[in-house]
Amino acid sequence: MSLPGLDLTEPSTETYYAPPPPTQVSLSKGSEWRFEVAFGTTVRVKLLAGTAELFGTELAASQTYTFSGTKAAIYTWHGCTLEVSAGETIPLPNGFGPGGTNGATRGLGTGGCQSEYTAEETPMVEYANVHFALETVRQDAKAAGKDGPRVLILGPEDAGKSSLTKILTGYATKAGRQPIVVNLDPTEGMLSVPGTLTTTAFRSMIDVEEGWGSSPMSGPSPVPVKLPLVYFYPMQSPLDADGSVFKPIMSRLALSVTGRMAEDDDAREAGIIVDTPGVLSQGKAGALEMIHHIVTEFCISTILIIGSERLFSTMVKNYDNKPTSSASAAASDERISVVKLSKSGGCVDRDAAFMKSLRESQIRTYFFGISIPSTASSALSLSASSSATKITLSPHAQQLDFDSFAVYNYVVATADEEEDEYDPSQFGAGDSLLPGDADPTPGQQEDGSSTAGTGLLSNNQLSLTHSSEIPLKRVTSPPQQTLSNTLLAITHVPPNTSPPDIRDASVMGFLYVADVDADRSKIRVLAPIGGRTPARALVWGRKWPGEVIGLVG
Ligand SMILES: Nc1ncnc2c1ncn2[C@@H]1O[C@H](COP(=O)(O)OP(=O)(O)OP(=O)(O)O)[C@@H](O)[C@H]1O
Repeated sequence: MSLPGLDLTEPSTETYYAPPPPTQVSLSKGSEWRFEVAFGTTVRVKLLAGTAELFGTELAASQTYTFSGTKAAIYTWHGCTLEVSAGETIPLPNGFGPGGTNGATRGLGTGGCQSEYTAEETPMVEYANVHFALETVRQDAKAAGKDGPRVLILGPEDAGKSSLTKILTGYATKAGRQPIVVNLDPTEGMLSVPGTLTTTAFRSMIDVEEGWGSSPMSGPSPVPVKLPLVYFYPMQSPLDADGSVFKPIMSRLALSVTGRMAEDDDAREAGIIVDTPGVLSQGKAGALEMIHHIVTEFCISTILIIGSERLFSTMVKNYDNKPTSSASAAASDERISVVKLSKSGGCVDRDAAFMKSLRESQIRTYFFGISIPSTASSALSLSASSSATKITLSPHAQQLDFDSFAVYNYVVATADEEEDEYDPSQFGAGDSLLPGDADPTPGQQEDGSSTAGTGLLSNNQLSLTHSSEIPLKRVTSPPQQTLSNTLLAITHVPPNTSPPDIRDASVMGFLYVADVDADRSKIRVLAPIGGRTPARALVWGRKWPGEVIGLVG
């Protein structure tokens, strides 16, 4: 607003902040610059001289990378100079920052980082040696026509498992390999939203700014798009429901991965890298059994343990030098090796608020694209005219008739809940869990056809569990309070499929429920693409990833 007579302009809050001039950070060889940037603020980093990498992916010279909501490290093998400057704050929908914060706090470090420092001591040489050892196995696999290394990464929360997965993947792709990366951590999505178990063959570089990169999109993208295979697991921990939901989904994923390896020589030689959630490594009941299930299903040949002596000793006792479960193990005498690795001093504990912001940011990115103006993106995007590009997506809002969809919900008690709707007696034979009917006769589909003899349970080794034991319940009317602001996964199976098949189905995409009109049985949803929502079984992410507020106004 202009003040009459004085020709002065009332300063806005943003103009109070005068960004400091860019600062240069010089790194000697073998050191790294660790930095933390809050959500809602951005920091720009440019490589001026030398070579540098972020979790195994090399930075391009003179390219400006923009980071937000990031805790990471830029490492140099030979020495480098970085230029660090403050970027703009990111306006977020409804004025709310992720995690419900109102506005962002700029840190006092260089470029507005919340924390930043240079570290001389890093475990990067150890990690690189692991990569070279895996490369040797890959070369042998190629020469002998065998499977490449199947690596399982274990360790407590925030020990650096995902960072090591990125480093090993980055180095493998740089060496021209195409490793299959598997994310078994539902708390953080890989190329998808949280609450998913995903796998993809990494043929090209990882996105430096976005971590694993965002979900596949049809618009211009700075790095080649990766198409993951996604399964929905709407619970926080693999141990929820005593692992009875996680295990079959993970087995299904493992089957897809081994199928891909059987068909694709490049993937077979490069092998698999499996990232796991920290909860499996913290001595909880059922965790060792779950680890055993993973080791067996993925025919793991190398177990890497970060930051836990206790787990290392247990794993050595259980697996070291034991034959792998691969079909060819007996012939080739392939044995499992268990290796202990140092935890990086840079690993930061991410508190619940940060993790919530991270989840919300992943979901927001899925529907709305990347809101951070990125010069790295613009250099490669089609719209070369602008100096900074946002990859903006426009989700389609639609009103759906709830009754014409089959929405399913997992009703299980999670570790941190005392009581829930879960009542095992509910899942006895003859109750209402069969899809498509509130009170069907056991073995009868809604259309009257019998499930007996369809081979669903007998032919499919992954559907051994009787459908009545699966805590998957059809939601018959839209719950006004709890359905709003949550995700629905669109599976690949028709609405009236049996519960085991719905559980084991991969996911084609997600809907965000913006509004619920329980009286009229209508819901308003956001969909990533336009057109009619396909008639498929939908699975509700009620507990996980749970409620995401402020995605739409
Ligand atoms: N060397 C480092 N310097 C700075 N930050 C780091 C470093 N290594 C890891 N981090 C950060 O520490 C945090 C935890 O690391 P990471 O996600 O790899 O751990 P994790 O074991 O996979 O955790 P979780 O079990 O919760 O998934 C991340 O934000 C990561 O970016």
